[in-house]
Amino acid sequence: MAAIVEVENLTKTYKGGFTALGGVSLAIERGEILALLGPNGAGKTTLISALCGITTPSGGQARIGGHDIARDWRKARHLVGLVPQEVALEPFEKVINTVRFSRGLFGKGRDDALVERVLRQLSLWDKRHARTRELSGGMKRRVLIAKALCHEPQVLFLDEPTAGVDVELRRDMWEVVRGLKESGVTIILTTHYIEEAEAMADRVAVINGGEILLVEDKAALMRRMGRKTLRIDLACPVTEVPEALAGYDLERIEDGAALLYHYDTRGDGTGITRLLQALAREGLSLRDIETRQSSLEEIFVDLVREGAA
Ligand SMILES: Nc1ncnc2c1ncn2[C@@H]1O[C@H](COP(=O)(O)OP(=O)(O)OP(=O)(O)O)[C@@H](O)[C@H]1O
Repeated sequence: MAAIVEVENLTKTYKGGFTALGGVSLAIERGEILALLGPNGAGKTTLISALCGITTPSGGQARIGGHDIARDWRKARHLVGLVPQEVALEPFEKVINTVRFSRGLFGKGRDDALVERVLRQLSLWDKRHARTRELSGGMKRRVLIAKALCHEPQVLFLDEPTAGVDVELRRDMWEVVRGLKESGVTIILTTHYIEEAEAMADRVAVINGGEILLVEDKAALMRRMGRKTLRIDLACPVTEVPEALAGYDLERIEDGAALLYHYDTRGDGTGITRLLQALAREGLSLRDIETRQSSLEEIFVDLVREGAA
């Protein structure tokens, strides 16, 4: 089955001559959540804006649901919903009207049942008669999502959906996004919160300097790139790592109450057995041991650093 979003060698050079996208190619499958990660200025918003018809690309091609975003822009635009980074709402308008109005902008007739379903899905039904200026920041963001959904798009672009939102609300938002995926919407989100990508994405694309560094299944990426850390809690703290253990590159933490050992799961052996034997030989008793997989954040930082090198 063809991907719902197909991007081929898309470029964007802004008027001043700055190239924000240097030839991006990407295929997004129907029904997936793709997280687009990248540092500030990487080109995430430019890419999304180009796909949503807000910015005109300088070169390359893209199709949404098979419709070329340049030649067939109207059909392509109907298939996408965009939740912009900045919250811009008519302050005195009631929630329900602002959502209805957005549907009208796409030339679609009034559909109260649909608007009700969308508002309920976003837990905004009780607030439907509130003026948007009376809402909390998290609610305003949900109104933006409702506006983006009310013309029944198949692809939803969320540009930093939880920027500046507190941890609890962020988790609520993740639930909302998962619910949208279950209802069949394909989701592309940009985020600076890597734990957000870790929690939600099926695949992760990393962009830096207008180039896609990789696109990969999140779980596979974490398995492939991930390193593990063994945390060793000692029965008695050590003031320094014993000389005999120097070859293990151990990190002493919490005033010597614990040691960290980083190892690569891709290698032949982890070295854990030898390390534990060496600890015993040194007379160090262990209180507890624990392993931890490196996070997507660590992988991301490594990738962007390598890409910039
Ligand atoms: N209208 C414009 N004119 C000129 N340069 C622009 C314009 N819009 C964006 N840029 C530049 O293009 C680059 C990419 O910007 P973009 O907003 O796409 O990045 P981003 O990855 O979304 O960043 P952030 O995470 O900070 O939102 C930046 O260097 C930015 O300054």
